Formats: sequence, C-alpha cells, structure tokens
Amino acid sequence: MAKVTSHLKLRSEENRRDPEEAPDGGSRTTTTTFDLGNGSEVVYVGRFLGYEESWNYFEYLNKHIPWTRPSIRVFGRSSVQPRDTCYVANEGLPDLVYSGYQPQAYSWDEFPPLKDILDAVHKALPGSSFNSLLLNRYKGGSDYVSWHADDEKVYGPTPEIASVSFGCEREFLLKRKPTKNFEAKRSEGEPPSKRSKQNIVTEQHSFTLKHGSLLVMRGYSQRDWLHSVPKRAKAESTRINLTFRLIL
Ligand SMILES: O=C(O)CCC(=O)C(=O)O
Ligand SMILES: [Fe+2]
Repeated sequence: MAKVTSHLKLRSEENRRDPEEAPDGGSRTTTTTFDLGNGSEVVYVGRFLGYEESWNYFEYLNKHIPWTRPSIRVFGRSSVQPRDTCYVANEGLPDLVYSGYQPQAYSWDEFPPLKDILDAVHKALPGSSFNSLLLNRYKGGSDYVSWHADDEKVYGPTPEIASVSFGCEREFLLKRKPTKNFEAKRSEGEPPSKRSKQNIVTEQHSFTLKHGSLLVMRGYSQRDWLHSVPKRAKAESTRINLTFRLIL
C-alpha cells in the first residue's frame, strides 16, 4: 500500500504581523476540499477569520474561559489530559462523556464572543446547526491530543465537526484507521518478525492549522479516520482550538 502524504506547508511567524496580507492590503481566502475517499471529506479555510479579529478572540478566550486540565482514563490508565479544556453546550442536551470524563457544560450566554464565532461558522457552512463546543488550549509544544476519533454515539454516524484555531500554528494529522481485513491480509504468510508495526504503512495527511483557520471534517471521517495534534518541540506559544459539534 502506498503512503500518501499531503502537506499544506505554511509559514510560521514569530511575531504578530499578518503573514498572509496581500500587497494591496486585501487578504487571500481560499477553501480547499480534500476527498479522503469512501464518503469522508475534509475542508480547510486558511483565512476564515481576520488576523486582528482572531488575536482579539485569542486574548478573550485565553483570559475568560474557565480552563481545566482534568484526569482522564485511556486504556484503563488514569492520567492528566495533556491540554486544558472547557465545554459549552445548549441546555437540555445529553451529557458528553469522553475518556471516562464528563465535562461540566457551560452556557453560551456566559461567553458572547463564542456566539459570534458560532454565527460565522454557521454562515460558512450552510445547513449546519451546531449545539455544542469543545475548547482546547495547548500551552506549548508538549501539549497535544493523541490519535482519536470523535465517534461518540451522541454525534451520530456522520458528524460534521468544525474546528477553528487561534494562536500558535500546530500540525494536525489524519490517518486512516487500520481495518481488520487489511491487518489480516498484511500479515498473511509473513513470519512474526515481519508483522511488526513498522511494516504498517497507512495513508496519512498533514495540515498546518493557521491562526484564524477553519477545518471541517465530515462524512465518515470519524468512523474511518483518526486525527491528532502531536507534540512539537518548536511550538513554544499557546494555541486555542474550538471544535463545534452537533449532539443529536
Ligand atoms: O486541537 C485540534 O485541532 C483538535 C482537537 C480535537 O481533535 C478534539 O478536541 O477532539
Ligand atoms: Fe478530535
């Protein structure tokens, strides 16, 4: 199986000058759609929100969101989640539980700027109506989110997830979930030494999520794919990410 890697390389800037400003003072907004096959799709908008506007949101969220770093359970082991988090949702929805953790649901009314971002997301994605939001804050390059899919039952089989990023650029990876058939085929007739994980070559895509960008995962992207934001030694500053979701 061939390894397919797409990489959207984008400059990372130390300071807060707008790296994408066109010479005429305008900005370049492009929407790129990636067909992942079998009904999974990713859409990326590098300049979803304005540069200054996005720094204003960053400052607000960094200061006013009641961030916590909860204990979670992964593969039966308890550990502190390697990033700060908060959860906002409409009233009356079923509780969200992930990795054995049930976050307290805050009201949108407590954070008016979140409603403005939600409105902008709804405008950009006709037909969408998100009712919950998971916020993550990565305080530096050793904060991360490991490989996972947002495949909790409350989101249904084909959730649309809209992800808005502020602050430090970080790499976002997507890799196809290995299927049982594929695993069986791969190791058929191979001596055990050759069945090591090193021989698994999976399809993987990489996106650099810019300040003010929007990334949308839809279709079967949670059923068939995993995503992560890996540790990065060079990412020194804080990144805030918002993922808007619809609880059914
Ligand atoms: O920070 C990101 O870009 C992704 C966060 C994420 O995958 C999640 O909260 O489920
Ligand atoms: Fe996720």
